[in-house]
Amino acid sequence: MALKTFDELFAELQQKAAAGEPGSRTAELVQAGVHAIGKKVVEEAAEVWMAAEHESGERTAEEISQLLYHLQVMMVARGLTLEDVYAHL
Ligand SMILES: N=c1c2ncn([C@@H]3O[C@H](COP(=O)(O)OP(=O)(O)OP(=O)(O)O)[C@@H](O)[C@H]3O)c2ncn1[C@@H]1O[C@H](COP(=O)(O)O)[C@@H](O)[C@H]1O
Repeated sequence: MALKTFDELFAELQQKAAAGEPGSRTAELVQAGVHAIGKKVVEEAAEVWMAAEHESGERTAEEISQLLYHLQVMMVARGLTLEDVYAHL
């Protein structure tokens, strides 16, 4: 399986949102707006917590990937770049 880095995923999401690509989950979420994306971020964060406490490492990693995806969608929706966030790390 070809692995995708955080930066590569972000570039893909920026491009799909800008193009409003039909069938893209990202484009759909960005169009729905920050309120809808925020709800997904909170939901995925809770799923990370529950998986970490009660499920396997593999399930926890899967939930973390979904949280990271939705955080990136929020960044795209707010017009933020990776550099904007890395500046605070
Ligand atoms: N990494 C992800 C990714 N992680 C999570 N998700 C979405 O988040 C959902 C997980 O949330 P849930 O478990 O709550 O699923 P759900 O119940 O179907 O969600 P709701 O419809 O109820 O909100 C998945 O079903 C996906 O729709 C992702 N969607 C897309 N990507 C990647 O993002 C890129 C662009 O994808 P598209 O924009 O769809 O082309 C591609 O490389 C994809 O692999």
